[in-house]
Amino acid sequence: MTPAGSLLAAHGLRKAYGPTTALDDAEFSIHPGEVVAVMGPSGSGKSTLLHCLAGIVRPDAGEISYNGRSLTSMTDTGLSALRRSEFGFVFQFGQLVPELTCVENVALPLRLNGAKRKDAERTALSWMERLEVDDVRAKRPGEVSGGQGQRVAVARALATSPRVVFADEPTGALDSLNGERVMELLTDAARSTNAAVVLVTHETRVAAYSDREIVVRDGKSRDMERLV
Ligand SMILES: Nc1ncnc2c1ncn2[C@@H]1O[C@H](COP(=O)(O)OP(=O)(O)OP(=O)(O)O)[C@@H](O)[C@H]1O
Repeated sequence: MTPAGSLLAAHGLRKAYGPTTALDDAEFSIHPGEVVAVMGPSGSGKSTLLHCLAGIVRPDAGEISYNGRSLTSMTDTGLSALRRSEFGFVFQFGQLVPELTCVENVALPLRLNGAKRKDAERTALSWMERLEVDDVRAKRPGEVSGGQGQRVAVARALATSPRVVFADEPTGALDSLNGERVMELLTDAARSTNAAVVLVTHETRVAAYSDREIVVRDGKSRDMERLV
């Protein structure tokens, strides 16, 4: 059931939290280098879908395949290794480590993957230059603006050269100018490295940066192209 050439695909996903159905027969697929926006009203299941696709939440039923492997039958250890090496994450509030400088934050996933400090910080800095935040390298997250912090978070997500970047409302806490700049930099960087981006947003202005839109309603997801 995996669409031909897709990197990450889900079929028949169901997830309930007690009496609340978050996902109800959701479908998803994304190709390498593709940016897909997951849209829909509040509470429709967008974040739950992203968390299942990223191997953070296990669905109650359904199948998820990543690069020919079944995510749903992987152990927790396998999933966390996969997340560390192949996936990058950007959340609404950057979630940077407050005690570390910005460059140390960007270098952190590389260090966790075994890179030496100097090498990790060199790579981190080159990503910070690309995201136009190298000037805040020595500052701590509490000392930078929201837009700068979010760009540092994008640099951190891309530093390990992930094959999929999961972005959950990455511009939700930013004004529209800063939000557009973050989206521009995120999608340019992802396209240049052929990383796929799963972008959860409820803003059409943000979804405009995607190649394709999927709408989630009451836990069911549908490709926009098939709706119109
Ligand atoms: N950990 C949880 N425990 C209980 N219920 C949850 C949990 N996570 C999500 N839900 C419920 O599942 C449904 C889908 O939530 P989800 O966060 O996926 O929606 P969303 O579309 O991302 O919403 P929003 O746009 O407001 O962030 C909602 O009814 C929510 O209250």
